Amino acid sequence: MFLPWLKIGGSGLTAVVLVLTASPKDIKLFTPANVVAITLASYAGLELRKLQKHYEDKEREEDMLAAMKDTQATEQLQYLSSASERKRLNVDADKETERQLKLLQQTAPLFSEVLAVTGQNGAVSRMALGMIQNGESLGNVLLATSEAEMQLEQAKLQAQIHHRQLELQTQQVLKSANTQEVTVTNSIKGVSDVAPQSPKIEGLTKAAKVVGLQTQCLRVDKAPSYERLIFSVKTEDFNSLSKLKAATKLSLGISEKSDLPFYIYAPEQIAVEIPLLPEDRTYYDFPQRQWQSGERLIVLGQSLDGEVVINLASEDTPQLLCVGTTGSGKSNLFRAIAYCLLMQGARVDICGGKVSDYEDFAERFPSISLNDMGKTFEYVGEYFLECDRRNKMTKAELAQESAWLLEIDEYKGTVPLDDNLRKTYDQQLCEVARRGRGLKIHVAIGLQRGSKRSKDDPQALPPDLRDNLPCRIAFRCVDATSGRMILMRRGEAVTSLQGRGDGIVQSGLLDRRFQAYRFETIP
Ligand SMILES: Nc1ncnc2c1ncn2[C@@H]1O[C@H](COP(=O)(O)OP(=O)(O)OP(=O)(O)O)[C@@H](O)[C@H]1O
Repeated sequence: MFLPWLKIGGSGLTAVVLVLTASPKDIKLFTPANVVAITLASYAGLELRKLQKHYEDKEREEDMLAAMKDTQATEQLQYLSSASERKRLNVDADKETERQLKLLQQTAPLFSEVLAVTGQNGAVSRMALGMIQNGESLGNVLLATSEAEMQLEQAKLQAQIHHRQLELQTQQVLKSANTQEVTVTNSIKGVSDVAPQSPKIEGLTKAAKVVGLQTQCLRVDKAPSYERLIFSVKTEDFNSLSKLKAATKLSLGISEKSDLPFYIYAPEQIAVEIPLLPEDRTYYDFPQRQWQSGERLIVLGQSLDGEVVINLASEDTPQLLCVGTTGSGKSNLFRAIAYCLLMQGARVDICGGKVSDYEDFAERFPSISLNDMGKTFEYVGEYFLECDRRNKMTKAELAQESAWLLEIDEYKGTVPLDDNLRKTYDQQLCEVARRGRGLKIHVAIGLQRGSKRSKDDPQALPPDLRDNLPCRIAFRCVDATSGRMILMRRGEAVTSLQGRGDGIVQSGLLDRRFQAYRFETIP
């Protein structure tokens, strides 16, 4: 900056000197000296103007830089303050979760205990608690709870109707026998209706005495794999019911690990399902029946209320999830399911499990395919594309299509270990289950045990797939966790099942214990 100032100063000074020293008398020098002085002064003026511009630019630049710095600082400040706000919110949320967990831990046993003994909806609340503890979403818990409550109400209503019918029948019998009219109440009369010498009844009565309860056996229903004892219980102390269950298990010699289904049957009546000895059980062979082409019925077996049939065309039972330990009767049921669908004209693809179980099917049914477990991925892909194809059809066109059923037994073994393949497999299978229900495309998935998908168990069933398999069938499982994962209510009951086709089916309002039909040879 020094040089411009030097130039300006030099030229200005020279101009002044020239003006002052040029004498007007010496005209020859005076005029050129003044011209040079004016030129130098103009030059100094121009330089001064340039310098002024330079300083103005510099000042503007500094202003701009200062403004930019200010904006950046404001942005950084905003960012920092929102980051600290987020952190604060996260810390608050963590604290809230921790508080809720603590509360749940403290209240869960109490909650379970209290609800178990407060009578009519103890089982429902226990189920809800079990689901919450298993990480089920609150929405699902509420749905399942309301469903279970509806069922309970229905059961109570049915029981009341049944009881009323019994009263009427007894009155009629007594009238016709010309004897004095008596009413069947929940009194000692009930005991005389059933075999008093039954060790099961004696066991339960003894257990009731031990916990200080008065009970009378009102009825015994014989199911294929268990006996259902209906007892009257009158108590103000509901705590005694859980004690009665524990005492009954002891007196009947039922191990700690097995559940003894014990539930409210009607007001002041409880039902107990006591397993039959293997030699006392009733097995049924798969029956001969007339099939209608185009229907999608699956005939499961026999229950206390008669034959149990599910319809894949129904909203509640389009896709199946079945769990059962080895020997429980899962493969037998899967054979029966394949047979039912084939007899109604469906295409059936068997993947996973023991394909050799279906050798006899291949000769009889051209629309069955038997595949190695490794091929499941390909079949899921084909079903996925078929869903796409059918999705574009009109109702009339869809009606012409035959039903498809993909059976994946031993599901775990079919899940790819490679992360990318597994992602595709999960996504496609879930889509098939979700969209297939309206497109006559069905899946039946079999598991040895129910476990949660996690990093340690990447081949377990993902929750979104499970949610899209609404019809649940459970056979005997060694631990209650599997039951709770699969069944929507009374999951513990799986440990009370006796194996060899003794099962529970649940879907929508359907909740039935049944004995599956034995499927040894194709009928
Ligand atoms: N509904 C049934 N009625 C009578 N017996 C049955 C029934 N289901 C299965 N069984 C018998 O129980 C045994 C085991 O059946 P199944 O093979 O179906 O069990 P699983 O659960 O598939 O076991 P695995 O995984 O070892 O094959 C067989 O001997 C079979 O005959």
